[in-house]
Amino acid sequence: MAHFLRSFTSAPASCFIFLLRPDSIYPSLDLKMQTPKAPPGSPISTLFEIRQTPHCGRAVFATHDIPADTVVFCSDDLTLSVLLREYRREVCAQCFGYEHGRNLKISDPAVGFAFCSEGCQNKWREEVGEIGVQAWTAVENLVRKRGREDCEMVDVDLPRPKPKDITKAWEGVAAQAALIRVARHGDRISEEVTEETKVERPAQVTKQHRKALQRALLSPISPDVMSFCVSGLLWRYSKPGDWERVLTLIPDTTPYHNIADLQAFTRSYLHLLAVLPLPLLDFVTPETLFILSARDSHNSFGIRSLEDEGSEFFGYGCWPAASYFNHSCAPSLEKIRVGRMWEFRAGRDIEAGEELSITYLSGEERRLSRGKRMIILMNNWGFECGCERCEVIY
Ligand SMILES: C[S@@+](CC[C@H](N)C(=O)[O-])C[C@H]1O[C@@H](n2cnc3c(N)ncnc32)[C@H](O)[C@@H]1O
Repeated sequence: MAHFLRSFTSAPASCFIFLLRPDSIYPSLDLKMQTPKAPPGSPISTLFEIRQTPHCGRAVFATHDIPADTVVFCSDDLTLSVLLREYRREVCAQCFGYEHGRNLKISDPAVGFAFCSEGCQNKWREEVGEIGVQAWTAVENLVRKRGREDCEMVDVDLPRPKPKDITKAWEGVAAQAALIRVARHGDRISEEVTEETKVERPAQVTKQHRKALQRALLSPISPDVMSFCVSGLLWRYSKPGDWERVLTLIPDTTPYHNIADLQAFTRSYLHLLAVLPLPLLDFVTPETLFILSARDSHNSFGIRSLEDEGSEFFGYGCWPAASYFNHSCAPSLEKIRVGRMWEFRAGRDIEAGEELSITYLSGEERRLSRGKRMIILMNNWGFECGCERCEVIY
């Protein structure tokens, strides 16, 4: 077990945080005070720790020698996920099981998902709760009414909206959103006022409010964007104490791919205000939806098929604890999806002090030249790769 002994001295000089040895020149200092508090939701293990780096934000470093094939961490903290509509019949909404493109045994048309077993269906219903089932049913009803013709194709060559464009777009729907809220909440207040309760006067729901709601329902829908939002909103609603886990993730201040993508979000905001169950409406705000996009952008993992180097892209999801591993074009860890969980395994022997890294590239992309990998990482993740393989140019 000697190789598992902690070796502070082998930590790279690039680290911002200098760990003190108990026998250092500061023996009287409380060591606990030197250890930064782990960010909420970050991965915790005796095998590694998280430290700040000069160029790649926070990163995970081995605190012991780790033999090849060791399971270093498992992340089962899925917060929000999107199962693309085209895969909804073939991929289990609970465990992401896939049977080579065959339709799954159990389909739940009310909520628009399919499951590989009754166990998965029950677990899914239990996890989303009653409000979750109502929310997915409301979205599914809207999508079914509108058909598929509104699912727009996005021109990938359009420029990325800047922060001022983003603010303007959200401000542009604020007035309509306020009218829709009155239309929805007004109904609720009217229902609550009875002879016995005599709470408040019902809000004045006028034709203008109802028209704003109808107009929202008639605008083009983006089912996958709505699913993204619903999944994040439900998570926020059902686990309010865990919101910090998302907030501590590295944000992208320009998370929308192009103006069409941004508009799909602002329209989906209005759609959701118009159809989601009332208990969720307080969470349906531009702030929450923007935070979800900003954190998703640089932190989500693709949910892919487990065969053929993941050639089928089912959707994506955000597992906060898994988001602390940086990318390397020669990673020290392998990440393997096991159902709804990610397993991180040492891909080779790792020495104490080495960074624990994964690859953000798909199978084929890993074999590309340095220049092509750099372009993909910049376009998809917004960073210039500073990994060792790129430094030595191969
Ligand atoms: C999933 S997060 C990884 C954790 C992140 N470093 C943090 O502080 O939360 C992805 C972000 O980390 C940074 N990053 C990850 N790998 C990198 C690399 N090889 N070179 C430069 N930056 C990297 C980029 O800012 C990227 O958008």
